[in-house]
Amino acid sequence: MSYFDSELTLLTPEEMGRADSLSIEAGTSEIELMGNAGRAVGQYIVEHYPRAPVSVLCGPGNNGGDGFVIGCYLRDRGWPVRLVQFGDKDRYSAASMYYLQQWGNPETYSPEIIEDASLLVDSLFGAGLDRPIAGAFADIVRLANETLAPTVAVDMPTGVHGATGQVLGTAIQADATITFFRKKPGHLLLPGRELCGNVALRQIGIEKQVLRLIEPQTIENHPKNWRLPTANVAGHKYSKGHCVVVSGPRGATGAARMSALSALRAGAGLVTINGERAALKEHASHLTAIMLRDEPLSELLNDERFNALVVGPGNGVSDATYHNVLTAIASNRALLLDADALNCFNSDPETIFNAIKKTNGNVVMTPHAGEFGRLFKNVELSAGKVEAARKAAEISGAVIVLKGADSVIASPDGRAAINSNAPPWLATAGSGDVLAGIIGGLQAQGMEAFDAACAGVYVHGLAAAQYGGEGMIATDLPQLVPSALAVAR
Ligand SMILES: NC(=O)C1=CN([C@@H]2O[C@H](COP(=O)(O)OP(=O)(O)OC[C@H]3O[C@@H](n4cnc5c(N)ncnc54)[C@H](OP(=O)(O)O)[C@@H]3O)[C@@H](O)[C@H]2O)[C@@H](O)CC1
Ligand SMILES: [K+]
Repeated sequence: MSYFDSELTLLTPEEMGRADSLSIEAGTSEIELMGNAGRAVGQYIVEHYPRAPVSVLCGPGNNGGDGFVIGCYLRDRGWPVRLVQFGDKDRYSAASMYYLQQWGNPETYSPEIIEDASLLVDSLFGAGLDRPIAGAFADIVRLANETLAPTVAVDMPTGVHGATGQVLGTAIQADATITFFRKKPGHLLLPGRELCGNVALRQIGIEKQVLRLIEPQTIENHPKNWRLPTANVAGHKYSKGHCVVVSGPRGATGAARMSALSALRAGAGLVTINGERAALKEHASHLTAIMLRDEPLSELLNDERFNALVVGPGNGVSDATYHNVLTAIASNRALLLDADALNCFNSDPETIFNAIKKTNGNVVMTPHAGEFGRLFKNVELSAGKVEAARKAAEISGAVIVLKGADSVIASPDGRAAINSNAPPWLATAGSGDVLAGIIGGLQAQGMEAFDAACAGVYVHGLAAAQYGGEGMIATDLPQLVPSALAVAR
C-alpha cells in the first residue's frame, strides 16, 4: 500500500531526488525543472512582498541554481537584486551553470549584503544538506536570522533536514518556504515546521505518475485520507459499536471518565466503564450516559457486543493492569492501549509485542515521547519521528501514535502520517485520555486501526483549535468533538 495518488503525499529528499531523475529520464530537462522552480519562487515573492532591495544567497548545489533563476526573475521585473554565490563553479551542475551565466557576475560576499537587504532569499542548501551547517555558513545563517528582513527559503530553510525536520548545526528562520512537487516531512515535523514559516507548494513539471515508481509511504494527515463512520438514520445504537473503557482504581478514575465521554462523543453507540466497585461509585456521581460494570474483564468480554476497548488511562502500573492488557489483546477486539497499559511492559516489552502479533492487527498504541523511549528502547528517536514510529509499529505489530505537537501515526504495513493541526494549548493534562477515547470510539464504529488513529488525532487537534486559545483544559474537549467531526467529515 502506498500513497502515489495524493497531493498530500510527502517525499523525503531522497525520494524527491528520484522524482527529479525519473522526470529527467522521461524527457523534462534539468534546466526546465530548475527554471520552473526558480520562477515559481520569484512569482511567490512578487505576489507576497513589496518591491524592495533583495539579496539572494546561492549555495554550491542546485538549491543555489534555483537562486540564480530567482535573481534573474526579480531583476527582470525591476527589483534591486544583489546576488552572492558560494562553492566551486567547476562542480556546478549544467543547469546551475546555465542560469549562473544568465545572471552574470555574482558579488563577493560581505555582511552588508545581508544587513542592507529588505528581503533575503535563502537558496544556500535544500535537499542536499547532509551534514551540520558550520563555519562561514553558520555565520551567514546567524546574521540572516538577526536582521529584520524576512527570508524566503527555497525548498527547505537552510539547516533543516528534509526527512526529519531536525536542525543540522543551525538553521534559517524563514518567513515563507516554497517547495516543489510534493511537501517533505521536514515541512511538518518540528522544529522544521516552525522554521519554514508559511509553506507553499508549487508544481514544476514533474508528472504525478513518477510516484507509482517511487511508492511513497508517508502522507500529511488530512480528512481526504480516511472516511469517518457515516451516521445512518435507521441505525441501531449497537451498529455503532460498544466501547469498553477500563477504569483506574478509586481515587484515579478521572482519566477513564474523560476517555469514555470522548468515545461517546466520537460516535460510539454505547460506552461502558469497567472497574472495581469502589471506582464505579466515583464514576456514578459524575456520569449519566455511560454504563458501569464491575466484572472481571475476561468475563465481561464473553459478551460479543463489546467490540472495542480502551485500556490504560489512569489505570496504574499494577498486576491488574498488566493482566487486563493481555486479556484485552487476547480477546481480539479493536483495542487502544495508552499510558499505564504501555508503562506496565517497560521491562518486558516482548510479551506485549508477541501477544499483539497473534491478533488480527486491530491494536493502536498512543505513547508520548517518554513512554515511547521506555517501551521501544532499541528505537532511536534521534533518527527522526517518522522512522522511529514506523520501526516501533513493525516491532510491536500495533499502529503507533507517537504523540506530540507533530504527532506521527505509523502502521506495521509501513504507512505513516504526520499531523500538524494541534494548537499549542492542546498540551494539557488529560488531553491524551481524550485522544484515547476518540480513537477507541472510532474503532468501535468499525474504522480500522490506522484510519481510526489518523482520524482521531486530527479530530483531537481540530477540537482543541475550536476552543480558540489558551486556558483550555482537557474536560473542555469532549463536547468539542462533535463539531470537529462535522468539519472533518
Ligand atoms: N535535481 C533537480 O532536478 C532539481 C532540484 N532542485 C533544487 O535543487 C536542490 C537540491 O540540489 P542538490 O542536490 O544539489 O542539493 P543542495 O541542497 O543544493 O546542496 C548540495 C551541496 O551542498 C553541499 N553541502 C551539503 N551540506 C552541506 C553543509 N552542511 N555545509 C556545506 N556544504 C554542504 C554539498 O557539498 P558536498 O557534499 O558535495 O561537499 C553539495 O555541493 C533542491 O533543494 C531544489 O532547490 C530544483 O531546481 C528542481 C530541480
Ligand atoms: K534553502
